[in-house]
Amino acid sequence: MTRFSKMHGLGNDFVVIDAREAAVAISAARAQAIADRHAGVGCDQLILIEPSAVADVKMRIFNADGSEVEACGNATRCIPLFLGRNARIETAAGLLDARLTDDGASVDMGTPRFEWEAIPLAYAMDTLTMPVGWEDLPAPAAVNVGNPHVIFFVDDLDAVDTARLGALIEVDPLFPARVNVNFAQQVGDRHLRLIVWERGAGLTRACGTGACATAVAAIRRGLMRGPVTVTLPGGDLAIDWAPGGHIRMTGPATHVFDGEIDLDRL
Ligand SMILES: N[C@@H](CCC[C@H](N)C(=O)O)C(=O)O
Repeated sequence: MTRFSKMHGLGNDFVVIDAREAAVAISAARAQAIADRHAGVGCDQLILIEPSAVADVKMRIFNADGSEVEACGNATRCIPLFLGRNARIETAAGLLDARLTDDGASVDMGTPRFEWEAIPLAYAMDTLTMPVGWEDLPAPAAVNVGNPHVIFFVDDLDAVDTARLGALIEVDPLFPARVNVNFAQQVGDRHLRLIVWERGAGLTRACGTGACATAVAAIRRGLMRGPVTVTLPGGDLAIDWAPGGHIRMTGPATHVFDGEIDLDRL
């Protein structure tokens, strides 16, 4: 039997498996089976904690569809709670420092990258064929915070069919590695509402990296200055960033229960 913890950050939920003492083999099919909300434990992401030669732990992230990805902001806040102490975490996106707060953690998420902004820019300049189904959306911003995000700033978030457009845009040929799709509305001087269609998981109650990417895009467009409150369906995250600097994300993390699973019977 394999022990796991069920955790979440603002309702973005995780099955966390500690593989520091004994290796746990995770294939795409096994990750999918664990994430299945009917036949498995159920989660948006499976998180595997492994030993690290360069940090306190290494974190591997598998989306509910089984794809292994580089970054997960909400899970990064859960790790210090899981360990019971501040931690330096090795990820495929780099080393992240996470420190415990009263209700969760505060994480240095590193520096954003903008090198593939050329893609949406080309779209904005009409140098590409308008992708089918995107007609009603404004030109997006693109920000990589370890994983890839596109961000659409809209006037009325409630009027956007986030499920239809998110599913369409995630797999648009513009994004060969697929993409996380963020729909944001500015609701104050330093306040955004955000709904995220996550690559490999669909609509989630919260996406930490999506909140980081969206706040960065809003600051870069001159819409606001940090710190920014990002209100997601699951609650609020505080994101601070200034051009040239590191992103700091602060918000809750929750341990729900522990369990055991027979991985061979999934
Ligand atoms: N929920 C996460 C993001 C998880 C990975 C993402 N779906 C991807 O494929 O890049 C977060 O809190 O950041």
